[in-house]
Amino acid sequence: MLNVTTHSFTDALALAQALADRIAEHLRAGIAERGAALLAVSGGSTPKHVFERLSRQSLDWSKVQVSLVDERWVPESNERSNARLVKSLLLQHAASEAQFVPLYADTATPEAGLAIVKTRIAALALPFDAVILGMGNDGHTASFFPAGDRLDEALDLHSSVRVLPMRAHGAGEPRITFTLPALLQTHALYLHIEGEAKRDLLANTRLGIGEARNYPVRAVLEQSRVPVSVYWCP
Ligand SMILES: O=C1O[C@H](COP(=O)(O)O)[C@@H](O)[C@H](O)[C@H]1O
Repeated sequence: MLNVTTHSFTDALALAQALADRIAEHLRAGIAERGAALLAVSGGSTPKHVFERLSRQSLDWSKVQVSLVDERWVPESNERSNARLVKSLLLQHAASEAQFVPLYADTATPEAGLAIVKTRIAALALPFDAVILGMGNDGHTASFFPAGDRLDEALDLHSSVRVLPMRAHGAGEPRITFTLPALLQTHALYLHIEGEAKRDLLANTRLGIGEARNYPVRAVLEQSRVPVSVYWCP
């Protein structure tokens, strides 16, 4: 896996500042080259400090679109909403000028809302300037869950589908996710993980220990389209 570079930091704040600085550089480059920039971020608990630091970066946020790599199919009033996290921590301060492109629609299921979300996502001018992935303790990334009902479709590098619903036992609620080939349409790809357990899981995954299908993050590490920068701290 020559495609993977790991950057280790002493603590979460040092990591957050370094990653926020890198992402801001990508966004500024996109704005300088094309007059606009596109960022996809993860939800969950790990990105909080990064969002806080990124929200204060000096750049023309009015030219930036921010979306999520995946979303839990819950409204923003729900504490598990990834959109809620992004709005409360990232789209603040300087970054309050950015345009948010949500993956959730107010329908009972992701299948019912898929057409609405697809229309929104089709309007995005890919490639992304940067994509920040996270990883769960079960080896999922985005909503590529072990035994996810549409995992094979989501990881199919020959597919032109950008978003898919996903259901999995360990997911908590139905999901919607960008597919892997869509997320690999990016100038820069980051995998942000924290803690010994995730570091060890990633190391085992890179060694090929365990069934690939049970550790979907392996599909990100093994692809050769985009180099992966892993940002880690204890
Ligand atoms: O459910 C999700 O989990 C992963 C990992 O979350 P964390 O709480 O372990 O940081 C996250 O990357 C993903 O976006 C989210 O939907």
